[in-house]
Amino acid sequence: MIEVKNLVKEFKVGSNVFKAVNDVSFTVNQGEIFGIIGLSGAGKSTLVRCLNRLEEPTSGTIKIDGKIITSLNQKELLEERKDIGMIFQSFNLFDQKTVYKNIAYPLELLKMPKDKIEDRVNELLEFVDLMDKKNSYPAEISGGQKQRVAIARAIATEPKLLLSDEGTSALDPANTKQILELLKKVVKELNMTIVMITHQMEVAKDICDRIAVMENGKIIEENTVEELFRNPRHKRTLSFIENLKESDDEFLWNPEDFKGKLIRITYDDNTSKEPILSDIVKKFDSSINLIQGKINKVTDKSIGYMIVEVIGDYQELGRILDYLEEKNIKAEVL
Ligand SMILES: Nc1ncnc2c1ncn2[C@@H]1O[C@H](COP(=O)(O)OP(=O)(O)OP(=O)(O)O)[C@@H](O)[C@H]1O
Repeated sequence: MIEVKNLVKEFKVGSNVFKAVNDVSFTVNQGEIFGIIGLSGAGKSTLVRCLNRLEEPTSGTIKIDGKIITSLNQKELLEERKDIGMIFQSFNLFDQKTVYKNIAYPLELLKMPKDKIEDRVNELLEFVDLMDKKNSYPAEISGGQKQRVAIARAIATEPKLLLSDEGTSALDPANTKQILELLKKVVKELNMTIVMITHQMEVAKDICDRIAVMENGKIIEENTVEELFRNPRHKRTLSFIENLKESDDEFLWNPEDFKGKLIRITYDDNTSKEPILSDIVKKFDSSINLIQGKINKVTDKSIGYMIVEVIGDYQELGRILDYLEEKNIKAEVL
């Protein structure tokens, strides 16, 4: 669906040139929710705004649904933008227009007949569950409702791609959840593809199929959500994941304080259903103490870890680690 190759966006800052996006390449498949996560200033907004050329890329190519976006002239670009919807952190609604008029706006631009516009807006109001707010003004509705209006407006012309620039960042957790559910519905029922940027891993893990981690203008790691959680390769990725576990005190454990050895076992949807601990107790001459465990629900899968104390001799510990490796279960001695 999307193919980005060697994308660069430079800004002139005084006499210097600053690369906000620095040689970025990635692909997004049709029907996927692709997340780009990074700290403030990582280059996420610039990257996503390059996709519909709200920012003009300095070099590189962007292909969306077979069209080379980076080669289009202004007229072709305006035409193509009808296929790319966008939502923003600040909703960007017209304050002087009602909810109905906000959603109708892109259809009016297309010069759609009035009765057709009315049918379509009513359909969209049903879809985002806001029929009762049809005649309200943005100032009269909540943040979550504003974003639902913005989503209805963004998908009004039936684009193939929806870009979300921190679409849930201004919302409280309950409204965030509602908007994420709505975005999932957009993909499932309307067969759309979503590229979303966020600085919140709790948002990305709930909704994305794949995540790219961005830092200093570069994509430093990219993977499926499950694999990213199971096996984060970069320190920044790890810190995003660790921030999710704020309530965890995993790292307060000092392995030196234990008689045996502490092992951290990471498990996924398949292995979490296996009786790993009882297997080890049965097969090996060691005692096992469960110290701590946690399961993160990542999209519809369970990814988790447990920390166990193994009391036995070194050779037996080695055999246990070999056994876990054989079963494809990631284990490390702390
Ligand atoms: N028009 C511009 N002129 C100069 N520098 C810019 C411009 N736009 C963005 N930048 C710089 O590019 C870098 C990336 O900005 P960008 O907004 O893409 O980051 P971000 O990851 O989206 O962060 P945030 O979440 O804070 O928006 C920042 O250092 C920013 O200051």
